[in-house]
Amino acid sequence: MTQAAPSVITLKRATLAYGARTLWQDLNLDVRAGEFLAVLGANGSGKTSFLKILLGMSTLSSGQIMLDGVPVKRGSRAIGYVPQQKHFAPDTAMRARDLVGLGVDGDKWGFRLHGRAYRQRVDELLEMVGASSYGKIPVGMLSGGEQQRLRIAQALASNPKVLLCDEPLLSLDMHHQKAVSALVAQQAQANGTAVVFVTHEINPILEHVDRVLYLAGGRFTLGTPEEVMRTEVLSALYGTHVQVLNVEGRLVVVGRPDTVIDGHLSEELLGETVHQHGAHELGNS
Ligand SMILES: Nc1ncnc2c1ncn2[C@@H]1O[C@H](COP(=O)(O)OP(=O)(O)OP(=O)(O)O)[C@@H](O)[C@H]1O
Repeated sequence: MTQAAPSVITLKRATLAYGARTLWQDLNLDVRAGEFLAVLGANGSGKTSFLKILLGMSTLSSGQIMLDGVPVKRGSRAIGYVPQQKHFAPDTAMRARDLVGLGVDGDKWGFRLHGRAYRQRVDELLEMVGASSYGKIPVGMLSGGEQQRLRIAQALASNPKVLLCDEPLLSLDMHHQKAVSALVAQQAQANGTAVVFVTHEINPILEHVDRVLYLAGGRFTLGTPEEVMRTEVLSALYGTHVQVLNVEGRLVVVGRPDTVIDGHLSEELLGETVHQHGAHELGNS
């Protein structure tokens, strides 16, 4: 990703609140073509809500969001979406290539690829994600990692400008986590796709990440992994002392007050400051 790349996602003073509860406020962010943005944070910090805003499924409480220079619209073909990893039931009969084909088919303007062109596009997508050898196998018989490659192929079918991934590594083993992350990063670089990657665990994607948006307790921090994944920065964000350890190249955050009480972060653990102040922001948003 180069600094000169055009901005694909633009948020200006974006705030999302549900009732009295603010998930994040005054978020200014430009995600550029080819950029890989990781969205990290505790349970309930607003990661999925952030994706829903980008998908046009929810609206901001205040502020602006633009996708490729125009307001976000639901169902945009400019967005590819990889949902949370869920295994297909073992008896799911749909073939792998037909699952990918759903992405090729689904043009909202009614344009359809037929016959040979359709088959060629599906073949191309299967090859892109290294799934050619199991295209004709029912998805229910495939491993979690194989299924996830297909979901990525499906999301890439429309050559999207933005790829949104919601915890795509859950329940994958480390080998498959690495493979799926590399695939997404390669797509960002090869096609200039802006990637927004929601995850609990930064380590499998650390080598690919350009910037981190870290959400906690109604606030956020934005910057490169080196800027954000630091003891003093995350302690300021959480409003209590946490420690970022580097254990043989893996980053471990110790002492996070991630306790969730009735769906809300414990204010006792977080301290009062969390809900009162605006964002503490780093980096070049
Ligand atoms: N439509 C809604 N109305 C009211 N509250 C909501 C709504 N959607 C989400 N919330 C609340 O906002 C908070 C953030 O939810 P969200 O799903 O974005 O968190 P998350 O960071 O993705 O969490 P997890 O890591 O557990 O998936 C939660 O407390 C949730 O209950």
